[in-house]
Amino acid sequence: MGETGENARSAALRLLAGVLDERRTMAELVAPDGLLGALGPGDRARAQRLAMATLRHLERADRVLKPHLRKPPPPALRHILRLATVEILEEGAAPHGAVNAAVTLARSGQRTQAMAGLVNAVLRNVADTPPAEWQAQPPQRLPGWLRGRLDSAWGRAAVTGIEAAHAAGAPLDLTPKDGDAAALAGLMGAVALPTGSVRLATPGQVSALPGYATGAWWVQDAAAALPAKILAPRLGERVLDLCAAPGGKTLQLAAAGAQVTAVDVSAARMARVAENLERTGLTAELVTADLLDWTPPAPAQAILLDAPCSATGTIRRHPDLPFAKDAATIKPLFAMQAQMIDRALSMLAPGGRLVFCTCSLLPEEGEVQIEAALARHPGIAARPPEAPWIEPHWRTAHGALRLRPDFWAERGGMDGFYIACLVRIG
Ligand SMILES: C[S@@+](CC[C@H](N)C(=O)[O-])C[C@H]1O[C@@H](n2cnc3c(N)ncnc32)[C@H](O)[C@@H]1O
Repeated sequence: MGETGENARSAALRLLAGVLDERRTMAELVAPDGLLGALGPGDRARAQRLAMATLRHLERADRVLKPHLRKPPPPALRHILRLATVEILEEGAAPHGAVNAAVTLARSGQRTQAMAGLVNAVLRNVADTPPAEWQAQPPQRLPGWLRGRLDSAWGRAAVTGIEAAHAAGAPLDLTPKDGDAAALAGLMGAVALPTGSVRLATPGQVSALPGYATGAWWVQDAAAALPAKILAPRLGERVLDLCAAPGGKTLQLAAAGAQVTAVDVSAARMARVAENLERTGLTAELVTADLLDWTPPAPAQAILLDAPCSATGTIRRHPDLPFAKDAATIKPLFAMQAQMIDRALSMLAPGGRLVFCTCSLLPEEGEVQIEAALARHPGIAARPPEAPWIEPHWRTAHGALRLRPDFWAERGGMDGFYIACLVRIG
């Protein structure tokens, strides 16, 4: 594997420790000023992939390691063993190389150098694990705080399905700029989904895919593409895209011919919206502002509010989230979402529509928010989304959509989302 492999592995180890010991998210750790700063693009990608795979299968790795350890190893050693176990049994790395690399990693760490022999012995045993035994390991469970909430909301069978979806990871979904999913799927040898996204089973490097440079598509989970489709802007219609960055939905609205004003509080994230617009040749007005303080020049007929949330619907893409967040870290978001809904409704013209969405699996960030908003605002009503691709079991009792990672299991799943459409009567 050479120098490159060693660099990527030790970076993956730092990422694992950052998530598991310091409870930081992968997004924070891989930021430009973060842990991977000195690595080249190949090593960065490999380090992230390895760390993500290890987090996705952590419990399974621990179960395989347990019989080979007399006592629980200290965290630094445990992470080396977990990383190599997942590399060998899940990623299919050659055992000899992965074991040697783990021994080298142990030797280079102050707290682990005395245990390099143990690493060697344990991993040689791990490498003998029959593939069927690894495959038969149940998927990683969600942490208790989240599992309990999802169990009460959606039931045990759903939780089992969601955990299986998390273990399977996520395919790469693209949104075609011209809306022609069949043509793009044909070009890529991919699948056109009924909702208009294009799904690639074996993604590879995104920037090397045909059409990237010309901005013919952008990466966006199939479920994440639905709120803008439900808002369905008319040609030339003025649309407010609130909480817009990094801009997946802005691009959809602009590509549909709307006159979009995209608002986001983060200047750094807004810079990504600008980059995405430039690559795709689309236009939107960009406003960097806190939407709770900002007022549009005139009330709008169409508003999309993609509020900040726990992102618990995206765990299959971000397996670090259950380790980095907990109930206390996400609770303050609930009140903020309610404030944002009220603020967005204050910008809505009579007869106008607001699509509210979150990439969350928690009713507190979806069903509960909209039920409470309808009670607070007598002039507002729910309008059930209508589209030929909406499956009956996606609909909630209040006429919204509840999407879960265990839906479309035969197609490769979807991110979890809640999507509701509200209208101002009159
Ligand atoms: C779920 S993300 C939006 C994703 C985006 N709509 C897309 O499709 O690419 C939530 C966004 O809300 C922004 N945000 C958080 N608080 C905000 C506020 N008070 N005002 C405006 N934007 C805010 C964050 O910066 C973040 O970019």
